[in-house]
Amino acid sequence: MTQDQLKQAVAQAALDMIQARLTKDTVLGIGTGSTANYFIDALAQYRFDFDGAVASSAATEARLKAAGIPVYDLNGVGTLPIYIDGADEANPHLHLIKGGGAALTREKIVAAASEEFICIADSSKQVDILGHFPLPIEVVPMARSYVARELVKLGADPVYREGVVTDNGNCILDAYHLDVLDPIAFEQRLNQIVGVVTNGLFAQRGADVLLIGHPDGVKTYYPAKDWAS
Ligand SMILES: O=C[C@H](O)[C@H](O)[C@H](O)COP(=O)(O)O
Repeated sequence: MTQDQLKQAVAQAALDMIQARLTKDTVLGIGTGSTANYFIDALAQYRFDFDGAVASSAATEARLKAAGIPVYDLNGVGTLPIYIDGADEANPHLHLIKGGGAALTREKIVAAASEEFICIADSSKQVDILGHFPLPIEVVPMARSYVARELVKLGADPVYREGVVTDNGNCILDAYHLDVLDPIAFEQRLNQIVGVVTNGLFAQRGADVLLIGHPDGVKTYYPAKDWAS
């Protein structure tokens, strides 16, 4: 199977997992990226079975609307029952790296406002230690150089993502060459750097369920010490 076929399979598995929970009042949180896009495509056929969705990016909002799914402002709805999104890396504790598509800030907000975070990804995203994928950090533009110097002090090798402006008008630094041994502590440490808007570690609020598309089928994981448990 190709990586796209794995993403499509895991998106369908997520839909199968939540379909029975959809009611006319349900507002879902929907993430950003190619895997989330497959989920939106699959969800479209059930658009009359739930109320609508909160989008984690302008791109997702446009895709939801094109699929005929009403999009709500997060400020106008209460706690969301379910958030569904992809990831760039996941460890066995279901701590994640996200933000490869620069949507990390709104994703983290919608995840925080949701009761359950179902993460969907293909098997290339499974790692034991986070950090092989460069960690995205959204930064207020005037703080870019300062934040980069602070990241170097923490052992990272930051690279400015040229030409990218987030939905919030900020820029992205990608922190290379990290072994994130304590994701919760490192997420907190990065948040203390003045000028950092959001970092792409989703550890304090990681996923509750991880669906992984493997060539031999979709596997379901809950937070654990290692992939075997
Ligand atoms: O900013 C983008 C998001 O965090 C995505 O969820 C992440 O990059 C995974 O994207 P994809 O499903 O395209 O691999």
